Amino acid sequence: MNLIDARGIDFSHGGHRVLQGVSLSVAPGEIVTIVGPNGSGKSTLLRVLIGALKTQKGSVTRQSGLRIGYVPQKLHIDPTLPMTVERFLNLPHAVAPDAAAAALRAAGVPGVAGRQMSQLSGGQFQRVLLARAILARPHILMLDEATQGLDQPGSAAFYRQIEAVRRDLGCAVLMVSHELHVVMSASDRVICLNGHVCCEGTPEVVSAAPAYRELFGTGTGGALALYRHDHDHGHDHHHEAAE
Ligand SMILES: Nc1ncnc2c1ncn2[C@@H]1O[C@H](COP(=O)(O)OP(=O)(O)OP(=O)(O)O)[C@@H](O)[C@H]1O
Repeated sequence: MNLIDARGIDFSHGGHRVLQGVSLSVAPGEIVTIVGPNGSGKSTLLRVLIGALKTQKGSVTRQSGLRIGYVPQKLHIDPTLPMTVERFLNLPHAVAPDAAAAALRAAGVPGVAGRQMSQLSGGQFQRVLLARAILARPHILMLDEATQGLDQPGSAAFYRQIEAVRRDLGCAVLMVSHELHVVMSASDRVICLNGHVCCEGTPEVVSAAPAYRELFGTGTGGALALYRHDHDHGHDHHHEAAE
């Protein structure tokens, strides 16, 4: 039984079609990564899956009682507003101090509870967001570009933390990332999105798939090619990794 099943999702922002015929599912405990160029609909898809956006066509089925821990792409907190980490973790619901401390430990930032949010490093801030997601005791963690702004060692460390959290909680992980070389190896399954699902499968299968190579190139150059991508991928044909 899958935690989430999405079938044939279409979504437009205004008149602009962002997702077309997207299907994906996540099973308990697996790590699934969505990769795709800027503007390919990754954040939109996550927001459809959590129910923040309503799909215009297709269906999203969540296992009944499913708890989702969501780590957003960015969260702006007014730096002039004093707010300790502990206070932040108590929004919007109060949590027991030991639950907050346990979540911070699991997220790899024990001992920051008394610090000001505005004084955390980028990596610590993301881990506090992760701690907040952990407090939901999620069946699935969803992370949207959670390592944006972190340097490469910082993001590699963050992904190792995610794997540790997955082991501890036994939850599934669905994440969006640009860092193909880092996330590919950590994922059970990779979905390459460009408005539609271009290809999907194990990291080995996807990185060898023609549609993936067309989008990202190969090797380390591939990660860079991501930022320069300007190929308007056709939506009237699907490349399947299995072909
Ligand atoms: N609230 C919105 N209103 C109008 N258009 C939007 C909105 N949010 C996103 N879009 C547009 O939808 C498209 C997909 O955006 P989305 O953020 O889902 O892509 P993404 O793959 O997550 O991109 P990135 O890698 O740059 O974060 C983009 O063209 C974007 O401009």
